[in-house]
Amino acid sequence: MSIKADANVQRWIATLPPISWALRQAREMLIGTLRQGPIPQHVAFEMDGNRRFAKNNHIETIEGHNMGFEALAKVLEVCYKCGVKVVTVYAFSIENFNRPKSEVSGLMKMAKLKLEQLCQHGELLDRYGAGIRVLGERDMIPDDVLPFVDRAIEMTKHNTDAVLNICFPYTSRAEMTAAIKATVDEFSMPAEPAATPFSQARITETIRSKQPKRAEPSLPTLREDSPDPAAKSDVDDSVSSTTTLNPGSPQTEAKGKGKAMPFKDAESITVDSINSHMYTADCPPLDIFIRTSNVMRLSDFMLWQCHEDTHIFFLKCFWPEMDLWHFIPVLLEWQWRQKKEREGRSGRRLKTE
Ligand SMILES: CC(C)=CCC/C(C)=C/CC/C(C)=C/COP(=O)(O)OP(=O)(O)O
Repeated sequence: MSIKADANVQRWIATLPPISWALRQAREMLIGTLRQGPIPQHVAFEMDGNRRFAKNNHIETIEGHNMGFEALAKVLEVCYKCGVKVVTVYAFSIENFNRPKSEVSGLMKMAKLKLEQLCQHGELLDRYGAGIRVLGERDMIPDDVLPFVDRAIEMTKHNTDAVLNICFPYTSRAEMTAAIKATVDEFSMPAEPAATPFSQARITETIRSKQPKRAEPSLPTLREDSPDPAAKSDVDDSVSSTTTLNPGSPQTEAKGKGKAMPFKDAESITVDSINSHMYTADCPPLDIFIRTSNVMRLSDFMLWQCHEDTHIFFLKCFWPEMDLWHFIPVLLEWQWRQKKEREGRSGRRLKTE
């Protein structure tokens, strides 16, 4: 029997009332049990192996992608039911534009259809209060697909219980490049003067106001004629008029013309400054990264978001085979590791006390 016919028979059996009731009960019980433990807040899926699945099962490539979407819908339901807040999926890499034209147009057609379907009233995202975000190179999205993307975002924008990040078309390197450019832009703009009570100028002012008038100039490094205007101005201390930028940068030019403008100090760029320009800036840290199809690479996905506590799982199944039964062992393993880490931490604390 072909895989498609096989899947149809399975689906038919599962819809028989007593069977579907029993399956639903078993699933609910299992999810209820899992919810007793810690739940990852952010899970990413690299949905790999649609074409190999299609080839192995003698079906069209696009049918493999279609079955991949069905697997995605099932997995999303399990995640949201368990209490995962953010799911990020790699739906289309920038590199995927190099695939045969017919496959790219088939994937785009599928994206239009599925985006429309996903956000309908009463459908998956509506039921779990999940909002769609599309992350990636917006200007690479074909003109006929863009309205579907925008409509899906608009229709789900009031859903605030959970998030579905669809990376489309995306690569981490492109995301990081854009974030670094945005950070450079941010630090190349004259900084807003921040009248904080702790600025150097404000402190000086306060000290001076408490000293007798004739004591002046008692603070030689901060004289009125100080060559460094930042010393006079009431600006935030993270702002500097000294430069680490190349000659010709807006900062040096501003200084050269004699009207030194305070710029944010590039030395004060932190991980958070760059992170604030990532697509996932307001998402919780990535807890679990899953890639299917037995390929053990990240392939330019979530390179920034994978941090020291992200647990990476490579599964053997092809993405269209992904379901509750493949996801649960991952979740259990993660919960187990969390328990071990917590025990390790409290053991270390006890030793130091
Ligand atoms: C809402 C929305 C747009 C959903 C997207 C649905 C979906 C499952 C997209 C994945 C497409 C894709 C390129 C998968 C990778 O498998 P592959 O084709 O690289 O398979 P292979 O590794 O066997 O070649």
